[in-house]
Amino acid sequence: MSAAAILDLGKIPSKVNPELQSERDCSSLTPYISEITAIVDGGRNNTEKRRQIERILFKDPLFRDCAIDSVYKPRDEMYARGVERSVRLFALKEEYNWTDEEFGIAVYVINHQYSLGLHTVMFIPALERLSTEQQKAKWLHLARNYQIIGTYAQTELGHGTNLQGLETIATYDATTEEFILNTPTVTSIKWWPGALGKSVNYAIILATLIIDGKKHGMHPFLTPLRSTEDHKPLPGVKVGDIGPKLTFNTVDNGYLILNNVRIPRENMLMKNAQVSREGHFTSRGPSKANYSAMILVRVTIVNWCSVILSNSSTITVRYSAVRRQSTLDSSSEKESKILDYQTQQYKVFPSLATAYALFFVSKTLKNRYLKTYAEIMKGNFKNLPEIHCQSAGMKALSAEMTVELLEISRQACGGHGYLAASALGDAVASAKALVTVEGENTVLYLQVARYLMKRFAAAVSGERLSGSTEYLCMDPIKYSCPINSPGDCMNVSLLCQVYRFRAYRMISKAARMLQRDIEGGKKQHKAMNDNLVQLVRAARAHLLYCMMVDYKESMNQLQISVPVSKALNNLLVFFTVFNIVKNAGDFLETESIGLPQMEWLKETEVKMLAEIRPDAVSLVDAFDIHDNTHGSVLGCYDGNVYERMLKSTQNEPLNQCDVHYSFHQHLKPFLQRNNTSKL
Ligand SMILES: CCCCCCCCCCC/C=C/C(=O)SCCNC(=O)CCNC(=O)[C@H](O)C(C)(C)COP(=O)(O)OP(=O)(O)OC[C@H]1O[C@@H](n2cnc3c(N)ncnc32)[C@H](O)[C@@H]1OP(=O)(O)O
Ligand SMILES: Cc1cc2nc3c(=O)[nH]c(=O)nc-3n(C[C@H](O)[C@H](O)[C@H](O)COP(=O)(O)OP(=O)(O)OC[C@H]3O[C@@H](n4cnc5c(N)ncnc54)[C@H](O)[C@@H]3O)c2cc1C
Repeated sequence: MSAAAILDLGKIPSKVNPELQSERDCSSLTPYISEITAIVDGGRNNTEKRRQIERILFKDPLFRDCAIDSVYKPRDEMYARGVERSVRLFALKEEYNWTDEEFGIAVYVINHQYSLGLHTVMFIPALERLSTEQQKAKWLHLARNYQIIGTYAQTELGHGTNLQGLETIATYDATTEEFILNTPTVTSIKWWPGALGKSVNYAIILATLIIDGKKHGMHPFLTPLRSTEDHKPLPGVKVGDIGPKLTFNTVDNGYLILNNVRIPRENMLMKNAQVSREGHFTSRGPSKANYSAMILVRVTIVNWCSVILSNSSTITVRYSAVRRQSTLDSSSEKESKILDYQTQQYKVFPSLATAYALFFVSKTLKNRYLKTYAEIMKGNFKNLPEIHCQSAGMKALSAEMTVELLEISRQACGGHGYLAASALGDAVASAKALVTVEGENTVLYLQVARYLMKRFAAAVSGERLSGSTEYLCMDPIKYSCPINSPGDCMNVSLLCQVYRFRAYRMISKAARMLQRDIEGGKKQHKAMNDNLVQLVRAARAHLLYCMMVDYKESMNQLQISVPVSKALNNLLVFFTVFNIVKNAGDFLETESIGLPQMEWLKETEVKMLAEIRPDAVSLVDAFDIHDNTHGSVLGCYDGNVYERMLKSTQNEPLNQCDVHYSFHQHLKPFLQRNNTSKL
């Protein structure tokens, strides 16, 4: 770049950075990128549809800088802009007649930077799942047409995890045929629901139902909170924002205090349980049927994780192909690309491989969920425990992986990864929320462990199992490690057997430890608590095995060209081997593999880094993520990293004048205190 151009901070070269261009020129995968993009989008038509949505959104300045502009704005403005974006997004949905799926694409395109997400993510799905047909006819179109805006208000100050412990109460008054809602204690105050603070006028409030002094468990109550005339809180309602968070500050997560708020009997969402005019309580289906909206969101989070990692690996791979630092070969005149260092590949490729893995895994999980949901809608709850276990567990495992890998990606960009303009810091902080929302990860792993203990006991008593736990019927004596040569480490089917045995061993160990403690005289709850750590380990091992199987089988179903198959298979092998090496202790301790196999696997792992290297840029290009979506100066398609960094300094409010007012107010009087102006 010339000195003159350096002074013109607004200039971004019109050409792609030759460093990135050479990557694209040299990758044999480049001609096949659109084939992979079509897989990720679910077909070439969908790719075109997404690009059309991008064109619509990004011709509007309101959305163009959405991924990054919040950095420079005070909270108040961020919220206002988030509401403006929400309203524009809803209007565009109507204008272009977008389906729910297309609306979902639009939300991805703007990287979730809007305020009223809870209305779509939870309020409408909860209405669909918890209402009777009559209630749906009354409320759903109002919500879908944005005549009412709502949220899902379950968590309280004192309880998020333990739903039996929720203290908000809905007491039935048969004389007026109303429920009276109260948050009678400090700990019962609703706390966290998205868009509650300032935006919504309705909420589905999860409260303990009381009739004639008797408790009937947690139920959903559709409750108006603000006037539809002037948006003021209705009588008995106190509501506000809970304050700034690590990220998501466009969203007004709120608190809610209810003091004798009366709602008509018809506003209890009665699909799963009914209260008659006279106050007679009946229920149908399992007691946890009211937890169903959470299952859907957990399934969705697995897909979000894949999207987050696609964004971050786009940034880190492109940046690593542009950045040069030190040199591998002292005779070379040029410094080396950091992407050529094996250690850099080891930081960057796990994210890339996991982005693809979670894409395939989330697709399978979604299909499994839709199948089970259809059965449940017909009154068949047989597969509910299995889908609860799968959705809760996959949410926990993918959120855990995502946070870990994202932070490594951020570090892989060195100092520049610490700049807000890299967008990686915000991505890490946002992903951290996914570990907690929709069920705290440890708690969800323990739900999986509870299911596994039951299934293991059933297997031991001779029951034939199906679904994800079918393998618990295995005879461990018959296992011998299937990896007999270094070449076997590339065989994912063999590696899946290794994962399966490790899971079996860890589950049986947890079961044995529990049994030992109970037989030793410990009470059930004490025995459980004394083994929670092993139970979580067992759950993780099971989920990782399930993930491998779903990934492998999903890949097997693809009809793809040879180069694409080779590139995607490299990622599959790397992901499978990487997660064994990462958990080496468990695999060795359970004797799923021996020391020689571990040596071979470690060699295979680094060999795969070299296999992936030539196609790394093509593999992230294939995600086809718009520069405005990831919003990172480091990760744009043209690779003009340094020019974009310089340009981004123009957005900094401190740079709007040469001499800041604080100089006159503070620094100047201080410097001149001894009359040094003559120096
Ligand atoms: C690209 C960037 C994207 C970023 C975008 C970010 C946007 C963020 C939006 C986030 C929105 C967040 C919303 C929320 O967080 S809403 C609140 C969510 N809250 C929770 O998830 C609460 C977690 N707690 C629970 O789910 C349960 O309390 C728990 C499972 C922990 C235990 O339940 P309970 O207290 O009732 O325990 P029990 O021991 O009595 O019951 C256990 C039995 O119940 C079965 N069970 C549990 N849950 C379910 C379910 N959902 N479906 C079916 N069955 C369930 C369980 O299997 C046990 O059965 P058994 O008794 O037969 O063993
Ligand atoms: C960004 C964000 C958005 C949210 N949006 C909403 C929303 O829209 N609506 C809504 O209702 N809620 C919302 N929530 C709340 C969220 O669902 C809860 O925070 C979550 O369910 C965890 O509950 P908790 O905060 O009570 O954590 P806690 O349960 O208090 O967890 C604290 C610690 O205790 C441990 N722990 C708790 N119980 C057990 C147990 N039984 N066994 C072992 N360990 C245990 C956990 O593992 C954790 O380490 C949101 C939260 C966040 C961060």
